Amino acid sequence: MIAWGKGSVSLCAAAPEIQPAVKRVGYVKVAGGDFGRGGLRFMAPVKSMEAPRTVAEKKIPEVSTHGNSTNILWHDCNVNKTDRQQLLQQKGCVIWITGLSGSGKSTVACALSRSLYARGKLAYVLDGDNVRHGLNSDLGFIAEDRAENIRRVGEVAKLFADAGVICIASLISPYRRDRDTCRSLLPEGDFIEVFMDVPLDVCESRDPKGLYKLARAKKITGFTGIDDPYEVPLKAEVVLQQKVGLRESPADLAEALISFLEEKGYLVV
Ligand SMILES: Nc1ncnc2c1ncn2[C@@H]1O[C@H](COP(=O)(O)OS(=O)(=O)O)[C@@H](OP(=O)(O)O)[C@H]1O
Ligand SMILES: Nc1ncnc2c1ncn2[C@@H]1O[C@H](COP(=O)(O)OP(=O)(O)O)[C@@H](O)[C@H]1O
Repeated sequence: MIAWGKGSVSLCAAAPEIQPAVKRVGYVKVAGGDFGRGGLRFMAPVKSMEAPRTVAEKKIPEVSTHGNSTNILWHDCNVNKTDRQQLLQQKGCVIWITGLSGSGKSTVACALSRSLYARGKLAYVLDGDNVRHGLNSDLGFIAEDRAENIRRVGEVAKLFADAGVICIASLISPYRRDRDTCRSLLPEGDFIEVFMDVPLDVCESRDPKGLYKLARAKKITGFTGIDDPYEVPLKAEVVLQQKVGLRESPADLAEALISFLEEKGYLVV
């Protein structure tokens, strides 16, 4: 049995029945108790979001089940998002840049980050290529892996926004459903979808990594835009176009995004 720190570690009622669950899930923390101060209790697993129960005259807060995480209880901190936004003098949000490979996602993400920095605003870029070097290095490019890639980045972006940071996620994110799922994680307005509306032939002519060439030669399969789908956004907050003859510099595109953020009040509290 786990004894974490000092003080009492107690079992709730019906201990024999919950023994297997205890072995499986370890412990849950009951509100009001801190590690080492005797506030840990073992609890029987309950179904998702059951009404609060009373055991031995004590109100037991709601525990819930998310995916394979059972008996989990949200722990609130006494410094919240509003406090952090006040500190940073900005509002946390997610700017989700989607588009084909070579459409300029990373370039505009970095230009925006730089421009915000120059204004004293804190941004952080989550770039598909970069995140795949670490957190998502176990994922490939089949649809399921792309979905998981987007899901993880969406969850991380949500944490950044909660930290008060302007989080810029730049990923191909080819599927509407995956992008919409990320949108649904954020409060209304805080997920800003930016579509890099750049035709395939322009992206292909840029081909900075030589990947289109490899995809055309069938040395890479499942390449977005060649033999894998890209679903154009239907409700993007901002569309950045790069058509032939239209020469908007990355700095111009970043300025368009800055104007959007200013207009929506994200750069003040
Ligand atoms: N099959 C295939 N399809 C598309 N892209 C490929 C593929 N294989 C490797 N790459 C490189 O991976 C980068 C895209 O990663 P993402 O995480 O943004 O992709 S996704 O959102 O999961 O679809 C992408 O980077 P960008 O060019 O910056 O978009 C490519 O360099
Ligand atoms: N606004 C732009 N105008 C002209 N070229 C651009 C622009 N934005 C990016 N590029 C160029 O296009 C290529 C792809 O840009 P990148 O940001 O890597 O795209 P992505 O991240 O979507 O793959 C790079 O060579 C970059 O210098």
